[in-house]
Amino acid sequence: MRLIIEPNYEVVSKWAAAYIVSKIRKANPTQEKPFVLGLPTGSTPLGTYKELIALYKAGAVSFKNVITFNMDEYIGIPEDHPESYHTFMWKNFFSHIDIPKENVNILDGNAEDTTAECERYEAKIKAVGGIDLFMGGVGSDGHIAFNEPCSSLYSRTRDKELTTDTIIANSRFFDNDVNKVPKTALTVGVATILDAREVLILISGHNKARALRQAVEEGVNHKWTISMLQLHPKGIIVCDEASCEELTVGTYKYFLDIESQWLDPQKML
Ligand SMILES: N[C@@H]1[C@@H](O)[C@H](O)[C@@H](COP(=O)(O)O)O[C@@H]1O
Repeated sequence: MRLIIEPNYEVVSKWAAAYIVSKIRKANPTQEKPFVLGLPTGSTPLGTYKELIALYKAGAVSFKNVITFNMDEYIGIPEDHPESYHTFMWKNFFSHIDIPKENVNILDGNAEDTTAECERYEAKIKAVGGIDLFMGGVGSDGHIAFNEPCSSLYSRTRDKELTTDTIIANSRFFDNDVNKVPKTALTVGVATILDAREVLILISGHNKARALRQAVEEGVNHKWTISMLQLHPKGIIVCDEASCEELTVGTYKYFLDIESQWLDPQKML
């Protein structure tokens, strides 16, 4: 696992965006051989989306031959609800870039048969050749996508009950009213994420410090589903100083030392 430690959220976002752009460019995608990108919602990736839009506008990248798969979607709120992940993605990213609408994949949280919807999603990922790069965030309890603590580490796309902690955390988007937050969601599984050829996780802020420590310093454990990243051949975490506060000095120094020449996002462009 690589751990890229940046001074603050702004540089974390620049680093993640530059990394994604460099990967898309390197793949030189075509309609026949598109680049497949997995994407998250949440407040953490907002800065990365902003940077990606800026790089697209500057002519550094095109998303014409990029296919995306989002991690998750709430069950039971309309697709055009202001807090649906459909709305989030179009508002914060897709409507500002040149991605064709048919290249965007987001789980349908209103599907009549959610099991069939999840199977369809997994099959579609397979059909396009698998995910090249899956970007994600992490909950303060270490969940990735909506794979809450004690989710199977081999889980695939399915519906999940959200924990009270997650409902409380997400109520900030629903007028701070926990009763308005959906209680269930469709989510890719831990194994769906781990199947990607690369996984890039963004971590920022003091409230994620425990999750970062579990991810990097503790063993693989289903209570912290992020820890499964340790078993991925190409897992990267890019984090800020604030989220490092529970790491040992040794771990912190080790990663700053071995990654010292890769910390400048500009060098990847
Ligand atoms: N399903 C999402 C996750 O994908 C995200 O990583 C997490 C953290 O969100 P934030 O980045 O806002 O802290 O929130 C939700 O639970």
